[in-house]
Amino acid sequence: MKLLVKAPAKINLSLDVLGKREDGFHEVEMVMTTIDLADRLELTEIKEDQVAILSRNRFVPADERNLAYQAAKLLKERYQIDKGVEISINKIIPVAAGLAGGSSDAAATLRGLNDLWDLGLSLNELAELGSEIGSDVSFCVYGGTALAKGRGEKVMKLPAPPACWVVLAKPSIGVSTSEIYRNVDVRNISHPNTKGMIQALENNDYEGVCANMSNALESVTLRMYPEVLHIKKQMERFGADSVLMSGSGPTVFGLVRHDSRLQRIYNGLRGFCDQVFAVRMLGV
Ligand SMILES: C[C@](O)(CO)[C@H](O)COP(=O)(O)OP(=O)(O)OC[C@H]1O[C@@H](n2ccc(N)nc2=O)[C@H](O)[C@@H]1O
Ligand SMILES: Nc1ncnc2c1ncn2[C@@H]1O[C@H](COP(=O)(O)OP(=O)(O)OP(=O)(O)O)[C@@H](O)[C@H]1O
Repeated sequence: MKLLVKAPAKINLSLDVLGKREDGFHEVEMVMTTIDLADRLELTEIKEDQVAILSRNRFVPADERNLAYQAAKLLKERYQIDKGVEISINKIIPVAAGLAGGSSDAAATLRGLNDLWDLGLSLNELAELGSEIGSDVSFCVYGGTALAKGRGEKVMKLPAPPACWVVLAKPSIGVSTSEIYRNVDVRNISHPNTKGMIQALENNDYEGVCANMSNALESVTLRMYPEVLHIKKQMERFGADSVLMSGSGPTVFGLVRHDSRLQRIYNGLRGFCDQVFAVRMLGV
């Protein structure tokens, strides 16, 4: 048996850091949404009782460091599954980009193996398992649009954002999430208006979404990686309606309502940045 699953990237429309926790993680409040930029995973049953990862992308680990591998192992151990699976990852989402690529691969593996192995687990159960792998995995299990709290694992559904384009540009650097969180000064953060963002989503208010886009990690990454600031400024100059860094970076995204402006922004960014994408939000 073989199963194909899609693993979409996420962006953070807002990201607040409320404080440092005793377990070393940070208490966050994030509005996240999935976008139409996705890895494709092929899950194939194999005779040997093992988890095998295949990927042509040299930045994707093919061993136990891979989050999809960890997801399969977790299910096997927790539910005593003595079956093997080969997970082939067609990597489309840039790696270490702030787009939750690895987390989404893990979430897609949980969803896919739940079907392939006929485990009958609910999305809530899969999301809870996902939180053992990484903070973004629970959100990725559900997808759509949500408010994520705690260290990211408490997920509450929100209405889809108003229809628009998302332009993404990733500079040719990878950013370590833990390094960015380590450099956050929790007493000196400018906090997003999370309630304002939620209100804008509830009112399907595009201008409100644009006005409330804010990320408490952005100033840390911009300080450490000036190329991210450069991309942000260029995207604003080319005419995006609102521009923000996603997650811990370094990918910067811009919202664009009108098709006519999209081409200009895309072409302008392509002039100096290799990885540029223009996609829709998935919304729900
Ligand atoms: C930046 C975001 O991607 C925004 O969506 C997430 O907050 C991070 O999610 P993630 O990459 O799934 O994070 P994890 O793999 O769980 O953690 C990576 C590292 O980031 C730091 N971390 C992560 C989440 C969180 N709420 N507080 C933290 O301090 C921890 O140092 C941790 O060791
Ligand atoms: N399936 C996977 N795809 C990509 N990277 C993976 C995967 N599994 C493990 N990794 C490792 O995780 C690291 C971070 O990759 P990932 O693309 O998930 O980062 P990210 O988009 O910044 O995540 P987040 O937004 O959740 O912080 C990579 O450097 C890579 O070594």
